Amino acid sequence: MTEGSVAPVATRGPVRVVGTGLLGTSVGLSLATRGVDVVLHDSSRTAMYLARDLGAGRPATPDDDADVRLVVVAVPPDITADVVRAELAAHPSAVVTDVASVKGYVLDELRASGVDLRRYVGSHPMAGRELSGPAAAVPDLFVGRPWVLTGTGEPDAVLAVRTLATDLGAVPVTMDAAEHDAAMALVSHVPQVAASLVAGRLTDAPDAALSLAGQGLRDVTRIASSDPRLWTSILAANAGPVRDVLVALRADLDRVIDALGHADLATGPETVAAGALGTVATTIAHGNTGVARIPGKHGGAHREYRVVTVLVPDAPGELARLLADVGDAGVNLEDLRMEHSPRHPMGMAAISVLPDRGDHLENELAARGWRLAS
Ligand SMILES: NC(=O)C1=CN([C@@H]2O[C@H](COP(=O)(O)OP(=O)(O)OC[C@H]3O[C@@H](n4cnc5c(N)ncnc54)[C@H](O)[C@@H]3O)[C@@H](O)[C@H]2O)C=CC1
Ligand SMILES: O=C(O)C(=O)Cc1ccc(O)cc1
Repeated sequence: MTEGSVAPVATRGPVRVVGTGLLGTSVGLSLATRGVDVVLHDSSRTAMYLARDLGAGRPATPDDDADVRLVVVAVPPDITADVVRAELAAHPSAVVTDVASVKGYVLDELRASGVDLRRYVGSHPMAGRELSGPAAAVPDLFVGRPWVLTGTGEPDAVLAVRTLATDLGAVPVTMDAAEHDAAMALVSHVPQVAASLVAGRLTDAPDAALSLAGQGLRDVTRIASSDPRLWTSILAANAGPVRDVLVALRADLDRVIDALGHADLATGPETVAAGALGTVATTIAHGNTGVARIPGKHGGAHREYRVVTVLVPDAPGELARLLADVGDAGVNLEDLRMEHSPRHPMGMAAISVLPDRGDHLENELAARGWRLAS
C-alpha cells in the first residue's frame, strides 16, 4: 500500500455503533474514514456528538433502523446483554455483535432471556487502552491484535463479524466463552488488579520516594490509570475465573512473605531458615519463565533483544534525528522505550535490536556523536 492510501473494506454499511466510548469510536473511526456509512448511538449525547466530531460517523436517526446491516455494541459488560437484546429486536435483519471484555456472563444473560441468538456473535477485540471515552479513540487500535469470536451465531453472522475484525486490521481467533473468560482472568483481569494494588501502595508514599521511580514502576503500573467504573463491571462479570487466579496468587504471595519474614529474623545468610532464600529465588525465576512465554512482536515467539540506550537531549527534533541515524546505520528498530531523567533536560532512548546488530549500532551511533549509556 502506498503512503497515504487506505485499505479497502469488505464490511457493508450501514454499521450501527452503540456506545461511542473508546472502543465504539475506534471502530467508527476506522470504518468511516474508509467510506463505510457508520451511524452512532450513545445514551450520553455528549459522547455521541463528540464521536461524530472526531469523524467516527453520523448520529443515528429513526430512519436508519430499516437498513442497518451490522450492529456493534460497545457498552460496559453489565448492560451489554440488555443492549444486545434491544438491538436484535430493533434491527430484525442485522447481525449484532458486542465487544465486552467478558463473554460468559453476557451469553448466560442472553440465553436466560430466551432471545433467538442466530444473529448474535459474541466477540472481544484484545485491544484497548488505559483511557476511556471517545476522545481516547484511535482508528488503528485493533491493528495486529487478536479479536476473539466466541462461536455463537449462524455462519453468515459469524462471517460478518470476522470480516469486520479483519477490516479493522485485527486477527480473528475462535474460542468458547468459558475458555475466553479463563484466559482473560490470567492475561488481563488479574494484571489489572495487580497493577492497581501496586499503584495504590503509592498513594501515601513520600515525594522523595516517588522522585526515585524508574521505568520498572511505570511498566508495572501503566494500566492502573484505567477507569474504575468500567473495571468494576469487568471484574464483577468475570468474578469466578478472576478469583481463582487471585487465590493462587495469594498463596504465592504468602510464600514470599514467610520467606522474607525468616530473612528479616536472621543475622546473615547463614542463619536464614533453610529453604527461605530458595523460595525467593524460585519466585523470581518463575517470573523469568512466565515472561518468556509472552508472545513477542506480531504474535511471534518471545525474543531476547539487545538494548542500546542512548542519551537524547530534550530538544525539538532530537529523537527524530536519532531514529534517522538508526535507519542510516541499516539496523531495524525492534522496539523503543523512552525514559526521562527527573532532574536533567535529557531523555534516555532504550532501543531494542536483534542481538547480533547491537555492537554495530553502538559503533555507528558513537561515530555520529551520540552519547551511549552503558
Ligand atoms: N477499554 C478497553 O481497553 C477495552 C474495553 N472493551 C470492552 O468494550 C466495552 C466498552 O468499553 P470502553 O469503550 O472502554 O468504555 P467507555 O466508557 O469508553 O465507553 C462506553 C460508552 O457506553 C455508553 N453507554 C453506557 N450505557 C449505554 C447504553 N445503555 N446505551 C448506549 N450507550 C451506553 C457510555 O455513555 C460510554 O460512552 C466494554 O464492554 C469493555 O469491556 C474491550 C476491549 C478493550
Ligand atoms: O492496555 C492494555 O495493555 C490492555 O490490555 C487493554 C485492554 C483492556 C481491556 C480489554 O478487554 C482488552 C485490552
